[in-house]
Amino acid sequence: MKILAAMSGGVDSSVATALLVQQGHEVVGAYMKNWINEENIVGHCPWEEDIVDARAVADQLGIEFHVVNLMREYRERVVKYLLEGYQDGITPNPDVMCNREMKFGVLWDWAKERGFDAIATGHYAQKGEDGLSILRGADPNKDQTYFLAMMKPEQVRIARFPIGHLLKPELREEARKLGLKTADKKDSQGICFIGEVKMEDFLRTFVDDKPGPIVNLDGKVLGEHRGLHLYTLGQRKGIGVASNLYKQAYVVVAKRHEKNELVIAIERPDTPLLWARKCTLTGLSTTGLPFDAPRLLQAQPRYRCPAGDAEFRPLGDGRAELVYAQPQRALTPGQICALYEKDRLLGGAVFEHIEYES
Ligand SMILES: Nc1ncnc2c1ncn2[C@@H]1O[C@H](COP(=O)(O)OP(=O)(O)OP(=O)(O)O)[C@@H](O)[C@H]1O
Repeated sequence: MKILAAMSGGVDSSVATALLVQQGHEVVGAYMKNWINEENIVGHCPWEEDIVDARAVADQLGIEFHVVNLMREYRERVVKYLLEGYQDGITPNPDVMCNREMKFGVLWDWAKERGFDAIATGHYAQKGEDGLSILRGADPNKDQTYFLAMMKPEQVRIARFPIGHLLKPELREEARKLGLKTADKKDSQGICFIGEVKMEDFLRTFVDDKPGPIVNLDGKVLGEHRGLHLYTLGQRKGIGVASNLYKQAYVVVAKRHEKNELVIAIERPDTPLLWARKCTLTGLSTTGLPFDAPRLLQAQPRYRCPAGDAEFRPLGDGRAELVYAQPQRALTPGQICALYEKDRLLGGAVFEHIEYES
């Protein structure tokens, strides 16, 4: 089998590539150049280092290596979605879109044209025995299936996740045993492909500040914000308003776009507007067979958050209603809701309207 290994220069994709070579596949490595900090406007971006590391690992493994330039496609498919989302007042998820549009989208097109049968990444995810479904990664701390929720069935079919059965410490151990250059490299953070750039710095470069009042639930002005797009529902750090109550912090509970107001409240188990059980989803996408009948499932509202039991009712046109068994904290319009049946990823959708409890 001829497999293209998507190599980011990190330890996970290094080990993924090494395992494929060990398994006897014909493997070629590729680094996707998606976003270059040409103007040096958004801080340090270690992409050059990443290419050097990815190439070094490919050399160690004795495989061919390519740098594939997909900067134009990245701007068109991911950066545009990201900036439009923020301008429309929702919270987009570029990491999820990267997987569907870039790694398993344009990079796969590139691979297909060159006769590859599959594309592999260093995601902590596993394939089901049928080869047509995605299961959570074996390491519960690292599981990355949330980011794969919007993948299409034909993308799932050609995807390979060679490290999904490993725990992170086992993976590091394997990398050391193989003497890979990236064995002790620290894990990447920040927006997918943009590098070690914080979302806030990125946004401040591309979206103008739009200051407005910070108010409490009674409408009293407590301070000034720099632009609603720079805050997320449920956020506690960096609001800039100190609570003088011991061990009680302010949390963002609403963004009122009409008035450009950021609403904050002291976080308690019953803080109004912070919790919701009912919502609608849009842009429903399934990783396998479409599901168009009401059903019970588990719905994960963000990365590193447990999936909650929910009733799912399709409304047609890619929309659905979701009713959680337990109230969920800070559900956010624009964010991705990953849908599971136990450990099996069914698909994903975008949070649309949320009925916050007052
Ligand atoms: N620029 C890139 N070029 C090629 N593949 C990439 C690139 N960025 C990410 N990937 C692929 O997507 C996977 C998941 O990306 P993510 O950014 O979440 O990295 P990660 O989990 O830190 O993994 P790694 O340690 O391999 O960087 C990577 O393991 C890699 O296979």
